[in-house]
Amino acid sequence: MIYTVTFNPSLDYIVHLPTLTTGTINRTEDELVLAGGKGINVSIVLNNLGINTTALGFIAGFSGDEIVRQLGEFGVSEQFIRLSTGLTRINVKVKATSEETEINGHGPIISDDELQALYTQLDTLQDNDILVLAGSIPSSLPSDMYELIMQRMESKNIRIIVDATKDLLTKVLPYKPFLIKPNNHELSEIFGRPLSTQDDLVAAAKELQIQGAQHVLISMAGDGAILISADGQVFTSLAPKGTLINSVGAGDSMVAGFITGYEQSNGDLQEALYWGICTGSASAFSTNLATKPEVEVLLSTIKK
Ligand SMILES: Nc1ncnc2c1ncn2[C@@H]1O[C@H](COP(=O)(O)OP(=O)(O)O)[C@@H](O)[C@H]1O
Ligand SMILES: O=P(O)(O)OC[C@H]1O[C@](O)(COP(=O)(O)O)[C@@H](O)[C@@H]1O
Repeated sequence: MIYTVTFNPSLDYIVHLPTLTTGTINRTEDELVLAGGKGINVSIVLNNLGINTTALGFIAGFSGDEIVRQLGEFGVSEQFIRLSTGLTRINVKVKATSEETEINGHGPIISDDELQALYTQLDTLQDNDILVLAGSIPSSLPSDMYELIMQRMESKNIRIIVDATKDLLTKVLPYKPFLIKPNNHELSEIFGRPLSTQDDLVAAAKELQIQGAQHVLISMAGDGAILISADGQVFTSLAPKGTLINSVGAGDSMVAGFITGYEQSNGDLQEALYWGICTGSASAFSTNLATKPEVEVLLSTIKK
């Protein structure tokens, strides 16, 4: 079974407008309210690609209810823990013609008992399960949260995928995550210097592998991605061409596509990379997250 954990789900309020001007009233051209948060997006896309998952994490308030409702419509299984107070955040994504601005909330308070309830769920995972730990942690929790979970899972043969930034990511490396997926900007942020060439990015990924990461998938938005495998091979692919419509969730879609390609091909990493890229791009080229037919169209063009 594949489990995703989203500590900090969100309702994504995505608006388009020609230009964003601060200090005045802006009017939108259109608006969308979509269930989001990184693990949830991974679950939605895996479900679209025909793979069942269970979405775990914490929800609260009316925004949490709406996420549960949307997941129900998709047919995604969830076992969220409902927080006794607070509100699942509403993240604002302003898509103007020339630039994108995002405001991500810090999320509700999670109590010790509520955290314990998640641990109880995680303790039921079994050998050969896949666990996706993705996204930020509400500010009430320590930044070694993912590390604590991986420590707890250490005695089991579970492949753990981590999509997180800064300390949340670097602290899990000694626990040998199966896959990490930083984007090129997040990688530069970790190393505190610009990483502008492919050689720079590969060298940085190899540093993370020395610290324990297995496969490192570096996404580069419209420029595609680089995969540095656990045994040091480098695979690259450009992204397919298309019209950018909504890049929210492109990275999460890439993680879902990678898992799908990897599982379907019995671990062929080039195939997994193609699936990852085409699933990310299929989400970027559509209003909603990628569907299987959209991914298949892109796969047929990228492999030519
Ligand atoms: N503008 C784009 N054009 C084509 N593909 C894109 C675009 N933006 C994202 N993608 C696809 O989605 C993947 C992940 O996007 P990226 O923006 O790097 O991730 P994140 O959302 O984690 O920052 C890319 O590797 C690419 O395949
Ligand atoms: O947990 P974080 O890092 O604040 O990110 C949450 C946001 O990331 C998303 O999951 C999208 O992520 P990507 O665009 O990186 O795939 C949104 O749905 C959500 O608003």
